[in-house]
Parts: sequence; structure tokens; C-alpha cells
Amino acid sequence: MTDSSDAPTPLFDKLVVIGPGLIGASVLHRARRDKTIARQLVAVDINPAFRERVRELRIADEVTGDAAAAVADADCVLLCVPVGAMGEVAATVIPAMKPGAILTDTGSTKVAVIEAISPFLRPDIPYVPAHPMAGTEYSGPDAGFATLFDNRWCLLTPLPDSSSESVETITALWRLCGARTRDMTPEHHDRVCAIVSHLPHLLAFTICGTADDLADETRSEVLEFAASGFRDFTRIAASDPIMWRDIFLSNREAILEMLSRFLEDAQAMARAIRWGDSDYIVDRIERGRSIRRSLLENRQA
Ligand SMILES: NC(=O)c1ccc[n+]([C@@H]2O[C@H](COP(=O)([O-])OP(=O)(O)OC[C@H]3O[C@@H](n4cnc5c(N)ncnc54)[C@H](O)[C@@H]3O)[C@@H](O)[C@H]2O)c1
Ligand SMILES: O=C(O)C(=O)C[C@]1(C(=O)O)C=C[C@@H](O)C=C1
Repeated sequence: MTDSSDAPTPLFDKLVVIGPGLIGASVLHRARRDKTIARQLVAVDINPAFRERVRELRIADEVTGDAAAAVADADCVLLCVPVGAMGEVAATVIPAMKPGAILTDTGSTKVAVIEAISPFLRPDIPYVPAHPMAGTEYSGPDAGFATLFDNRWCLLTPLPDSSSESVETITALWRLCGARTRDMTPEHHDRVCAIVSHLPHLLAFTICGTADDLADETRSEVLEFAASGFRDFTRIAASDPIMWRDIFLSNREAILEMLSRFLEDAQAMARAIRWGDSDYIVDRIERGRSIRRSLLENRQA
């Protein structure tokens, strides 16, 4: 028999997750499973059907639509709503939080989210922005699972006035979720994510649209013959429209900069194909292969 007093004290007494969709529900699953994150778990969602699903999934002790009441005695409030909703949710919850409680978020863009939240910040509420680099094409509470963050990066973008204690606590939260953590500036974060996450989604949405237009124009069955190459794009293109609209509009400059670099490189590839420049073509493909290999090696490490 294990003595219950041997169990480690959880990081928080009460954690409130606002927006228990893919990301929020995954944190709740992990916290339920390991019991090292919080003694009490509360989920807040604007959507009554999602609140019902969270109750059925039994991943929170309390589920409510009243964010202000839920956060009143919380030690940590984790915002997992689409980036375009972060400001309005912050406006509701920050005035209701107890002094010393930590506010954090999982938004995929950081400069715009920090700008949206900053007007509502209080000197007695430390805010530590974060972004787990893990996900799937699914959304909503049913999409969440406990191992989503295992061995994935969580990028923290602390503010100049984020106390080191609050940054350490949020670092500990993500490590308990299974992630590796790295600190960086919000500006650097947004440029990195523009190339490794936002541009790939833009390309996937666009290529699926182009193929679909072509099928309409030629009234042919182009999409029926899609094998795994195109299917890999359709997985990414199946992602949530609201989430991705908000990401594109809130990281506009970095995405447009990466897109224009990409278009120049695509133009260079087009020239190489037109003029039969085999060396250029092979060099580009070899770079792609080696990037894939090193990613797989890192994932296994
Ligand atoms: N999906 C990913 O791959 C991924 C990865 C890392 C970070 N993120 C970021 O994390 C956040 C959540 O993403 P997700 O994929 O879990 O989204 P999701 O659509 O699965 O979940 C969002 C949840 O927020 C709820 N919600 C929306 N507005 C609300 C409001 N005003 N008050 C309360 N609840 C509200 C929705 O009903 C939904 O349950 C987003 O900011 C996203 O950019 C997403
Ligand atoms: O794996 C996927 O399907 C994802 O889209 C996850 C992904 C990504 O682009 O890597 C998407 C958005 C996030 O903010 C972080 C992770």
C-alpha cells in the first residue's frame, strides 16, 4: 500500500483552463493522469456543448461558463482560446484573479497576444506567455490527450517584468506536461513560427484550394487520385478555420516576409526546371531530405 502522504505536492492548488479544446483538454488529461500539476482542475468554456463534453470526459472537477467566478481563487489561469479571443478573455478574468496568481496562455502568436492582454494586466498578477509546439489537425475537447506534449518544445516568451519565480513555475508546468522548454523574445518567436508553422499551413490551405479549383474547372477527378504526398497536405489543411484566421491576421508581418522569401525560392526552382538546371534541383531536394532526417533523429533523441 502506498502512503498517500508520499505523493508529491502538486504545482498548483487550483488550475483554471479557459478554452478546454485540443490544447486545454490535453493539459487537463495530463493533470488528471499524473496528479502532479494541480489539486483542483477547473474548465471554463463559452460553448455549452463543449462544457458538456468536458463533464463527460471527467477531466475537470468543475466545468463552468462563468470565467470571472472560476478564477477568483485560482493559483494559475491558463488561456487556451483562439488568439483573437485572448484580449476579451483577459479583460474578464484579470480583474477577478487573486493577487499573486499567475496568468499564462498557449497562443500560437506572441507579439499580438501580449499586446491584446497587456492593457488589462495588474502589477500583482505575473503574466508568462507560452506556446507549446505540439498539436494535431483536430480541435475541441474530444481532440485532447495526455501525451500530446511529450518531448515537444514549449516556447516561453517572458516579459521584461515577468518575475523569475513565475517563469520557473510556468516552465515547471510544461515540463510536467512532458515538454522541453526554451525562452525567447516574442518577436523572435513569431518569426520562427512564421516559417516552421504558419507558412506550412498557408501552403497547405492554398494547395488544397488550387487542386479543388482545378477539379471544378476541368470537371475531372483530380482529387480522387491523391496519394500520400497530397494527403499529407490535406491533413494540415483540415485544421480549424477560426484558429488559423486569427494566427494569420495576428502574425501578418512575419508571415508575409516568410511568404515572400518562399516565393523567391519557388521562382528559382521554377527557373531551374525551365532551364534544366539539374544540379540546382538535386541540391534543393537533398536539403529537404537532410532536414527530414535530422528532425526524425531529434524526435527519437
Ligand atoms: N491546435 C494546435 O495545434 C495548437 C498548438 C499550440 C497552440 N495552439 C493555440 O492554443 C490555443 C487553443 O488552440 P486549440 O487548438 O486548443 O483550439 P480549440 O478550438 O480546440 O479550443 C479552443 C476552445 O476555446 C473555447 N473558446 C473560444 N472562445 C472562448 C471564450 N471567449 N471563452 C471561453 N472559451 C472560449 C472554444 O469553445 C474551444 O473549446 C489557440 O490560441 C491556438 O493558437 C494551438
Ligand atoms: O501538428 C499539427 O497538426 C500542427 O499543426 C501543430 C502546430 C504546428 O504547426 O506544428 C500548429 C500550430 C501551433 O501553434 C503549434 C503546432
